[in-house]
Amino acid sequence: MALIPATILTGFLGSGKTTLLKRVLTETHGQKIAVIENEFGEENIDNEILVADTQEQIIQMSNGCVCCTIRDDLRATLQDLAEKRRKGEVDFERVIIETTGMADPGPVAQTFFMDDEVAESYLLDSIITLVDAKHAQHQLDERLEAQRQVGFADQIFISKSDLVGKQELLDLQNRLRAMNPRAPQKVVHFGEVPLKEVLDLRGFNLNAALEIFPEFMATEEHHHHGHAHDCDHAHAEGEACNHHGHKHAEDCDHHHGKDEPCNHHGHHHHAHHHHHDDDVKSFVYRARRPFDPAKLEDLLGAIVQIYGPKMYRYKGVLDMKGTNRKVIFQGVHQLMGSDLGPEWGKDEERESKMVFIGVELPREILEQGLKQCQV
Ligand SMILES: Nc1nc2c(ncn2[C@@H]2O[C@H](COP(=O)(O)OP(=O)(O)OP(=O)(O)O)[C@@H](O)[C@H]2O)c(=O)[nH]1
Repeated sequence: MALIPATILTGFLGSGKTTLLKRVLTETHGQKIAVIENEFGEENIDNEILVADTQEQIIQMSNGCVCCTIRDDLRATLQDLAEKRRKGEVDFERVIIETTGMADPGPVAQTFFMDDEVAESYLLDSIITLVDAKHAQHQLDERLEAQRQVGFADQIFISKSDLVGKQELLDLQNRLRAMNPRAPQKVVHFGEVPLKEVLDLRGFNLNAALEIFPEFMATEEHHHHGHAHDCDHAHAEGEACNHHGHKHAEDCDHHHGKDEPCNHHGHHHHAHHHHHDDDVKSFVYRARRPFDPAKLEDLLGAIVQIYGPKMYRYKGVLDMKGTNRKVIFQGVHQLMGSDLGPEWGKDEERESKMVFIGVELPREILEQGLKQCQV
């Protein structure tokens, strides 16, 4: 059975996720879309199908936790849906997950890698991040979640541009581009965007991203007169799931390192941290010599073990020794996986490209290590 494409819709509180989603659902597209709502603070935990009589099935997932447990709930929900679909009890072609505005999208995305059953049924198509033109600057200054949402994005939609001046919008766009150069940006007025720009983006297709942003390759780390900040945000950092490619979620014991406050209830405000600096950075690594698979696996395994919490997203198209096919590798935090892609073209230069996005990335270690993994 073909994999079910899944789209993660994220964005800070009030950024227009629901507005966009409503537009998408009311457009006459003839597609059956299951929507999973992860609403914060709702009472009933059951996954209820709220709308079964239209083309969409809306499943409300409500749990108070925006970080770790969402994964369990989400995993259960996704499994349940896939199972019912197999049995013919529900009918849908794709899934959209709307996360709460407070959520770090990392754990949500990780669900698609870490659980065998989920990975067997679903394909994470893309992460779409809504950014509120009016409030984003402030949110990005104050909230690491907001930064993470931008860092994770495969596509950025900017809402509420009608509420700001031209220059304000430009400044925001530049800031977002510096944080996440690979994500295309689009200004969207009250969620008005063609469906084809929302679904089937295949956000993990690195080549596409690179083609859209040729200047991307020249992007170095973006320093904004940085000062190291001290915010140890529990959720990516605290997660103890050191799965690199191994999908077993059970041993996640939700560590919250150091004195980190547990963010499970979404009330952990970071207002005292004034980030005048964006922590999310990225860099690209290219290689002309093929990689030795075993060496590369060892290296990346070791690196994500240590730096995984800071590595929001990484992906690459690799030339690997022993195969004529491209190896598509991708990961979120400690979880990574790879698949065989299409064959390298006859005249195509076999160049591996990798993008790493995160905070305080161990760039030099990666660059040196990667060099040693080439044959
Ligand atoms: N002016 C303006 N308002 C917008 C735009 N898009 C959305 N809004 C409004 O912004 C408010 C919040 O939008 P929602 O779609 O509820 O935002 P959300 O991201 O789902 O919010 P949470 O669920 O709280 O995280 C609503 O009042 C929308 O009507 C836009 O392009 N321009």
